[in-house]
Amino acid sequence: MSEQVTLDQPEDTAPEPAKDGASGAGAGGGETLLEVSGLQKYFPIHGGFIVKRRVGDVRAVDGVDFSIAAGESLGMVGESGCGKSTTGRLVTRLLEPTGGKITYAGQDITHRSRKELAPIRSEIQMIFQDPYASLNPRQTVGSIVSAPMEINDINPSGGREKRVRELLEIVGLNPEHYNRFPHEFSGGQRQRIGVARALALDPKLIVADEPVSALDVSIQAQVVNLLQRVQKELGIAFLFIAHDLAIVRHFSQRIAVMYLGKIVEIGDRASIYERPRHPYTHALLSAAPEADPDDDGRERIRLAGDVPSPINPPSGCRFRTRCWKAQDKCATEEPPLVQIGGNVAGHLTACHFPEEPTITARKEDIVLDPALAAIEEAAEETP
Ligand SMILES: Nc1ncnc2c1ncn2[C@@H]1O[C@H](COP(=O)(O)OP(=O)(O)OP(=O)(O)O)[C@@H](O)[C@H]1O
Repeated sequence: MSEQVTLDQPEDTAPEPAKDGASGAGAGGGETLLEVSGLQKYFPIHGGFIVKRRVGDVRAVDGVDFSIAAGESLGMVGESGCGKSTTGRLVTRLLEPTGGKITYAGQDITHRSRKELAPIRSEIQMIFQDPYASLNPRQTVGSIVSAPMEINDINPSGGREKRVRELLEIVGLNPEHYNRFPHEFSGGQRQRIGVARALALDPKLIVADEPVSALDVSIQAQVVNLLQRVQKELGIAFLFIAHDLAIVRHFSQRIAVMYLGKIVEIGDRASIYERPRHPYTHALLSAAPEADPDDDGRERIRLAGDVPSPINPPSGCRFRTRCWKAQDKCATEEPPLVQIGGNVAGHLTACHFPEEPTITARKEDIVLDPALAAIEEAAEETP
């Protein structure tokens, strides 16, 4: 999808990764802005016709630890349904956590009420995936972008309209389009309106949930470059959620890889892309468009089969049912997310049998799904 995307070269001007992973997930070198520990979100499942009772839970997020330094961008990747969006919504407190702790700028905000959150509401903003659904079609761009100022009763010097015009200019839109409606803009322009709205209150942290995946490939790079500029020039920290590793690579100083409600690997960009240790990270990287086995000799791993149900996740390591390295221990002992031998400080991996820290080729393809392997074998045998 993203092979046509050309992005500005990533500059390493942002905070360096931490030299220790003491917090359990590695932190950016700067002052910690957001700290998440043991975060859980279980969605109850109710059954029964007459008397509704709780029959189980969707364990969307199941014990997640990470932190984000001021001005740093943490990328969060993983297949659909692994809990990325839920994590983003927990951080912005659009959802109430089931367990764990969220600390923002030194304050515990885990269970704060709407009213109690008011003082920091403006500092944490969200950019949504769908620029069509997230903008009210009946409002002008001016009222959409100024709404956060109105809701929070903020009156910038020079007035709200002047500020909105400035914001439109920052995101690359014509300030004269203040009175236009969303349908008069293209998808990329609408996402720029979403970015302008998120910037209206001078946020310190933006959670961007798949901000470009609904856009045309040709437009994706422009919006990513805009976000990158915003992050660098305005010093805003980002939790950048995407399934596309190529996009995250250019945007994030650190990357967290999620699988079935858990972080399985986290580290600085170079560690994750050049020295990944978790088999799942290897699989995701090999599936990325950049990983052309003919070009760079990378292994090709077909991550076949679906992610198991988060209602009843596999025991021990959750990836074991799709992992080519799984052994008995993986079913009985959950591997902790720690700095394993060979990893640099801050690069943490949750695996009993990690891969070599390399992305060079294996001798043969790995097929993760035994059923698929059997089908392929049968096909080969059939003349
Ligand atoms: N309100 C809800 N009620 C019940 N289950 C939910 C709810 N929201 C999310 N889930 C479930 O939680 C799990 C994680 O969903 P989530 O949207 O966080 O994943 P994701 O990694 O962001 O995937 P995607 O990229 O498809 O959005 C999924 O199994 C999803 O079906």
